[in-house]
Amino acid sequence: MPGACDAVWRTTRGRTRGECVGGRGRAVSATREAIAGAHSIVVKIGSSALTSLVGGLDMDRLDALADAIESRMCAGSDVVVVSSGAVGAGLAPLGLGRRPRDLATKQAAASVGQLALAHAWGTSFARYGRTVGQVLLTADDIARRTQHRNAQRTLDRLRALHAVAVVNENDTVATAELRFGDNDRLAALVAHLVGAEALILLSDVDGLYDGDPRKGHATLIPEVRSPEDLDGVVAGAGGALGTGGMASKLSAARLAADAGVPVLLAAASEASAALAGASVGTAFAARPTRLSARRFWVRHAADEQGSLQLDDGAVRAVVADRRSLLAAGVTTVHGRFHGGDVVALLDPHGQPVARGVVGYDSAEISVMTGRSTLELPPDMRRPIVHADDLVPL
Ligand SMILES: Nc1ncnc2c1ncn2[C@@H]1O[C@H](COP(=O)(O)OP(=O)(O)O)[C@@H](O)[C@H]1O
Ligand SMILES: N[C@@H](CCC(=O)OP(=O)(O)O)C(=O)O
Repeated sequence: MPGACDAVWRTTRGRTRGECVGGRGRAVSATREAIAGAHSIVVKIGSSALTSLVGGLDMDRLDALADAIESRMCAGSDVVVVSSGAVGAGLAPLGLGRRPRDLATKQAAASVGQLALAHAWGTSFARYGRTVGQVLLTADDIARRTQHRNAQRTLDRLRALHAVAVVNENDTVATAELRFGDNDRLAALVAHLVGAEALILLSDVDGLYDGDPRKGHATLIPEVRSPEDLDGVVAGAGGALGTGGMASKLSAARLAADAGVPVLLAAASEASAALAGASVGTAFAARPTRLSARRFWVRHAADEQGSLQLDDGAVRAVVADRRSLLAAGVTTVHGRFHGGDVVALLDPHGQPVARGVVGYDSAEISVMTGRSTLELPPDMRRPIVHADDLVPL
C-alpha cells in the first residue's frame, strides 16, 4: 500500500508548510498567516457542501475535500474533520423530499445517513491509504469533565496513529435539550478540545457578507479583527440543508476566538485554496489573550444547573469590576444545584450577565442571600462565586 502522503506529494512539493501563498491581490494579515501556518486544524464541512436534496451525498465533492485535507496533512498539519451531512445523506434512502422538522424523523435520517457518510469518508481517504475514525459526540460529552477527557484522548490517539478523525454530533441520541445546536459550535468546541491552531469552516458561501447574499447586493468582508467589524452585518438563515445559517457561524467564530483559535470561513469549492493558505473567504482574528481552559469551559461548554439573581451593585461588581460574588448581592436562588456546579448569574430583570462555578449548594445559598460576610458563620465567608471562576457574558 502506498504511504499516505505519496500521492499528493507532487502537488505540494516546493511549498513548505504554512507558506502563505496569498491570492486575489490581498495583503496577508497576521490572522491569515496564523491559519496558513497552523500545525493543527479543525475543518468543518457543512451539509450544503456535501449533499443535495435530490441526490443525497455528493461523492465528487467529498473526494475533492478529502484531496485538499490530505494535501494539508502531507504538508505537515494534523487535521480533524467535523462533517455534517448525516441528515442530508439519509433523506433520499428514506424517500424524504425535504429536511424533516421533527426530531424523531431527523434522528432516523441521521442514523441512515451517518452510516453512508462515514463510509464515504473512509472510501475517499482510502485512496491515499489513510484510515478514518468516526467520533460521534453529544453536548454532554463535552460538558462533563471525564467524558471530555475521554474524547480528547481518542482524538489525540487517532492523530498519533496518523488516522483522520471524522466528528459529527451523535444525532440519534442527542435530545432537544442536549444538542450542540449546530456543527459550527461543535467544531469550535472540538478546536478547543484538541488545542487546534486554526478552525476552517467550509460552506456553500464563499465568506461572510454584510447581508445575506441570496437577498440581493451584499459585500464580502475579507477580515473580522474585532466585534466592531460586525456592526451592521446581517447574518441570515441557512439553506434548505444547513442548520444554523450565518448566525451560527458567527457565534462559532466568537467561541473559537475566546479559545485563541483564528477562523477561516470559505466555500467548500475553494477548499484546496483555503487549506493551502490562499487569501480566500473571511478570516476572523482570535482574541489576543485566550480564556484559560477552565474559564472557557465555564463560559461555553458546561451545562448550567441553576441560576442566581443579583442586585444592581452585585452586577456591577462581577461584570465591570471583575470581583467575586458575595452573598449580600444575591437576591434569589433558582433551581437545585451543588457546590462546584456551573450556574447563570442574572441581573435584576432576569437577563444573564455571567456564568460561574458556585462554592455552595443551592440550599446553603438560600439562607445566605442578602447577608453581609460578617453576619455569616465563619465557614460561610468564602464568596458565592470566586472571581477566578466567573466569566461575564
Ligand atoms: N451575511 C451572510 N453572509 C454570508 N452568507 C449568509 C449571510 N446570511 C445568510 N447567509 C447564508 O448562510 C448560508 C450558510 O449557512 P448554512 O446553510 O447553515 O451552511 P452549512 O450547511 O455550511 O452549515 C449560505 O448559503 C448563505 O446564503
Ligand atoms: N449533525 C447534523 C448536522 C447539523 C448541522 O449543524 O448542519 P450544518 O449547518 O450543515 O453544519 C448532520 O450530520 O446532518
